Amino acid sequence: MASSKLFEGIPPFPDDIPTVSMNTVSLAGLRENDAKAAEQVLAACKELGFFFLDLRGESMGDAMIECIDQLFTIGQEIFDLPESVKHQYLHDIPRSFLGHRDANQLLSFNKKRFKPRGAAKTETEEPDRFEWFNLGQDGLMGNVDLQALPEFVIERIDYFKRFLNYSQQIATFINHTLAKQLSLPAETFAAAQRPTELSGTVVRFIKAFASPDAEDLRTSMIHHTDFGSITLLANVIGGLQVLTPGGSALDEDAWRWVRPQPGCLIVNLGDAMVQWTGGALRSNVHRIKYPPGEQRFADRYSLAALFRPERNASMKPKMGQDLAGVEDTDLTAWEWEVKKAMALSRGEAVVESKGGKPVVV
Ligand SMILES: O=C(O)CCC(=O)C(=O)O
Ligand SMILES: [Fe+2]
Repeated sequence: MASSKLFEGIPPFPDDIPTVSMNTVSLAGLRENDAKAAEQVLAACKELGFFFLDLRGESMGDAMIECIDQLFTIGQEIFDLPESVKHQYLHDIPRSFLGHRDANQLLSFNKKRFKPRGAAKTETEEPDRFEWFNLGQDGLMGNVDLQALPEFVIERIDYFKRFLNYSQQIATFINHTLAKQLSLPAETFAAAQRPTELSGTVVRFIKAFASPDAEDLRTSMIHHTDFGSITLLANVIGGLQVLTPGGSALDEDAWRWVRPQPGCLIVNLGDAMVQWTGGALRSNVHRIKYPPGEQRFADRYSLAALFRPERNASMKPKMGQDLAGVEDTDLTAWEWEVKKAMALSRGEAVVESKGGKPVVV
């Protein structure tokens, strides 16, 4: 994530709250095909579906840290744009999910940019407490025309392109490592996520609002698993929580805080990796609560690259002989995502961690 610079001058993350224990893998190790790093990635992706990736001391990693530092400033300024400007570029999930049950409408939500605070609900049916701003990979790569964006963003678009480029390289290392560790051809996962092909991949900024009052001590972003393949996340202030494997989302004791680490990205797998591996890899439920301790008085910003399979990729598992019980093997990624989005919008989908089964090679 960001350099230690951004961690200076913020209130401390408390020492007396339950945190999740996560493997830390170094980007240098991953890049050099270090056997121990590769084993750690596989173990983390099977057991928890989350790990820290330490970018420090690796040339691309150090350049990415600098880029993230700059984007954290830019991201704050984007959320500070006048409401009248942000309203010209609204994200319309609720209307497209609930109003038009039309696949094109659903897909188009990735092309939309600002989600205002309160547009969705938390588990208590109360309004959420965050805004987000999404930029699609397709526009940044030139696969389609760049979406209409505020002038302020256009002027800084190269920062987003650089962040996306670094993120793509890292996702490719992880995809290669996982495939090889699972005794599959190295390109197995990467070949279904080529950045030059249309997909729902986005760069996302999130602003979760400060929680100064007692009534704010509740969920900011509802618990979920990510739809896609790999998510890279940069956090400075706490607030992210991971559900303990085997725990229930309704049990507050089953949640563990993630302590953000300077120079480290948080990596987590999404549902597509579970589907492709017949359940061997894990996508774990997580949510944004409120920043813990004294941190709750600050607005919390995060930056993510959320990778999705290319639209036409097959969602048939790429390993495991027994497809009995695996659903949607005949769908393309796009059909699969639309189906999942519809089920979620109708309240039919159960949000639960998936995968982490014993590997059948
Ligand atoms: O901001 C965070 O820490 C988590 C965001 C997240 O889970 C998401 O955007 O899917
Ligand atoms: Fe997420």
